[in-house]
Amino acid sequence: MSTVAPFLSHLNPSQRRAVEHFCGPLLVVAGAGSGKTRALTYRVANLIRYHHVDPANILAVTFTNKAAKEMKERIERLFSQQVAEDEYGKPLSALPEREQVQLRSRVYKTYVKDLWVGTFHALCARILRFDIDKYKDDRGNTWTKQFSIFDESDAQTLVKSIVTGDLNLDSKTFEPRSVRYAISNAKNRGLSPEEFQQDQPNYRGRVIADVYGRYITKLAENNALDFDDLLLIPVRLFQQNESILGYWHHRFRHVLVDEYQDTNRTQYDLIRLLVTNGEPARTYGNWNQRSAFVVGDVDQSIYSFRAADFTILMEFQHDFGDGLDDKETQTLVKLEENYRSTENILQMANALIQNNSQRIDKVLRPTRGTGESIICHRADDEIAEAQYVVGQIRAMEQEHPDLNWRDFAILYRTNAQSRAFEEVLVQWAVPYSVVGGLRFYDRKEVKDILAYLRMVVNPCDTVSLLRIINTPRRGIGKTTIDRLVNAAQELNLPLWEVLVDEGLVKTYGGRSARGLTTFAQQLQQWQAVADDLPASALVQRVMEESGYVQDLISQGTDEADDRRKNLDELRNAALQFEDENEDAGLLTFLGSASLASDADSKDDLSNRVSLMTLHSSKGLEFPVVFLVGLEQGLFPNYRSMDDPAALEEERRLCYVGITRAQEQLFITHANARRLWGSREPAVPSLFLNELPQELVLGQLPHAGRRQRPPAPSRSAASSATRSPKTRPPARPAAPPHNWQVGEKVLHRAFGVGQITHVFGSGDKQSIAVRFPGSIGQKVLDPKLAPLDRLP
Ligand SMILES: Nc1ncnc2c1ncn2[C@@H]1O[C@H](COP(=O)(O)OP(=O)(O)OP(=O)(O)O)[C@@H](O)[C@H]1O
Ligand SMILES: [Mg+2]
Repeated sequence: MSTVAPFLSHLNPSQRRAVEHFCGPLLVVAGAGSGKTRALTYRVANLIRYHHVDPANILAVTFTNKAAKEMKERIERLFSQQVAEDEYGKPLSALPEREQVQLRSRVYKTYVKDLWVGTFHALCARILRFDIDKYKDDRGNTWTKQFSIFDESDAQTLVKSIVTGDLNLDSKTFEPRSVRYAISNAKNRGLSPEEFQQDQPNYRGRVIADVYGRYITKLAENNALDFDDLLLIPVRLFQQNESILGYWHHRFRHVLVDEYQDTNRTQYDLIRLLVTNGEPARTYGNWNQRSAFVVGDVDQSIYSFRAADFTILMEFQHDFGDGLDDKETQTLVKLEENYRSTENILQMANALIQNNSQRIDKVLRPTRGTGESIICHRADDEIAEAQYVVGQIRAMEQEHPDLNWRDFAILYRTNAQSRAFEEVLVQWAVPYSVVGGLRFYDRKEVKDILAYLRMVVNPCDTVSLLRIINTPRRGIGKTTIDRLVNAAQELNLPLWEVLVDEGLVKTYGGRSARGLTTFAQQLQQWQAVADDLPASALVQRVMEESGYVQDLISQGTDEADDRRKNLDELRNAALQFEDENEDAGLLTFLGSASLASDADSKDDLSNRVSLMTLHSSKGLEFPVVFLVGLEQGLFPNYRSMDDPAALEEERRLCYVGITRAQEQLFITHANARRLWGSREPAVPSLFLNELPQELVLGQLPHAGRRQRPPAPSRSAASSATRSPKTRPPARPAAPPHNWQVGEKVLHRAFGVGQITHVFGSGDKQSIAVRFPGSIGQKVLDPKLAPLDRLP
């Protein structure tokens, strides 16, 4: 191309090389915040706009559904700008509003609609909606296109019904969650129940193998797949059926994958099959008009517990580049500039990750100023830690007009840590959302209505049927249900078939026979109209006609009221889904509800502080980040402490956390913590020891040593005004400071305040400080209060 496309001017030369890459394999490796995701997005746009690739020929795999949505929006914006410039010779914003809307909708239809962008799970589910009816597993099980997707709790329900129902075992000994975990592991290792059983020396293992076999059969009987199947079945189907693989291979000429370091073997197999049409790695060289483009960072590989394997990334050039003459240079782009974080934050991240042995050293140059020092704070316990963090957030939000609640993130190692923060946030009325807490779609009432809807499209889904058969209560007791389930088993029919047979219902339904028939008829009515109604209308009808909403109204409690609001929200979600998707039938809506992931709930529109685990924070960025709970056993997690490889993964997780911060990073730890029930003294994380003191405001502790309570010294205050570079690591005792009215101070719990009065003098001085909001004015002894002076 002779001229640079205007939108490519937003990229540096290496990014541009990656974006302009057309055919063949390309690996982009680079550190955090170097614009990998940006390059991937721009490349999709470039393929369509400048290489005239049909959007339907592009498959882009993102890490979350939210990232997928953002990518589509970004591409639509990029194109709308471009088209406005090309056709009208002016920027989009200069057009009248109506024309803007029309242009954007045209752009969406032409360039965005047919793109396949999404997570591995979402994309696989889509492929299976086309082709699952051509698949048969090695036990002869088959599925139809109306399959249900069982989330973890559905899968555990099924396991539990096998353990306690079919096998009559104790669910304490065979805890459904751990049995399900073992099954999932076996599945992902490609083991059939029989193969799995051969490995098991003891009784427990053999029972799990038995449950595993029954679990597969039951899933198929329910016409359902679990999350593992969503990935495994397409791979098996492609291996089984050349012509189906050929179709998808032909269709997806350009395959792009973000966060490639976190792919596992199954996902790798899928990509490989699609790209090479199943030809052996070493002979594949047919790159005519097609590409495989992956981006990643080995230092951010944090999912080995889900079988992700970063050697897959390291082998990319070998695996995909073999048909090329000069694969070393043709297949690799490195990005070396970081656009996200200040220099201090970046240096901090680099210093930490240097301690890992399993890595390839790389360059990451800052492009932004030095920035603020990193603030390290030690609190007495988890409540004091939360008070400090929330105090800082409140103070900064008040102080800086350009900082909003959404600009702050609190990142922790384990979900349990959110509780203390939530309490303090509620107390101080700071809006927040816990990303990856109970998902919207996991709430009871939402799951209930979704179960109705699943029965509408997939009547074999007995797990859903049992969930709603007596919800709301319609007088169908447990004994009746057990009788019906047994009858279904004996007759070898799905439970639904029994329900729609009036004779069977009369025989087995006892006194509930009428209620059962009415219930079945109602479901049949919805089934009859399901194809003709939009998802939102069905949601509405089901909510009302099932009596579910009426039941909540008659309960009249606040809780019931909340549940009703959630159901309204479910209808809104369906409406929004219809707005955003061409193919917005009930089936696709249900699929998207099952696959909504943790990080998707971080909604940009809501102005809230984000709380999330470090795992959920991948790929995101925030102006101000609080990395909390840096204590041995917590972070690094106790399970990793005797395992060098696991410890390196924890360190990568810490690297991910640090590199989420754009402007300011806080790191906190506590002297004692109540976690998992008991209050224990805490030892500072060894990671703290690996951070350079000269970048930090506040004394870093020495790892492995228990801390004394924080000394109420004023020396930290005086050092706060010095530049980080010149500050000596050990601080001499400072002379007492003469406090002045009007001076600003930073209090560890209350945040930034201003001195309004000074009482007494010398050693006997005390001060009154006004803190923002409801904290108000406090009189403090500056010798004891944890105060820092601010410039
Ligand atoms: N050439 C550039 N000029 C200016 N800003 C850029 C450039 N490239 C990327 N950015 C910005 O830098 C930030 C980080 O980019 P991006 O999220 O794409 O990085 P990443 O490498 O994917 O990070 P991570 O490893 O955390 O996923 C974003 O805010 C992005 O808009
Ligand atoms: Mg990224």
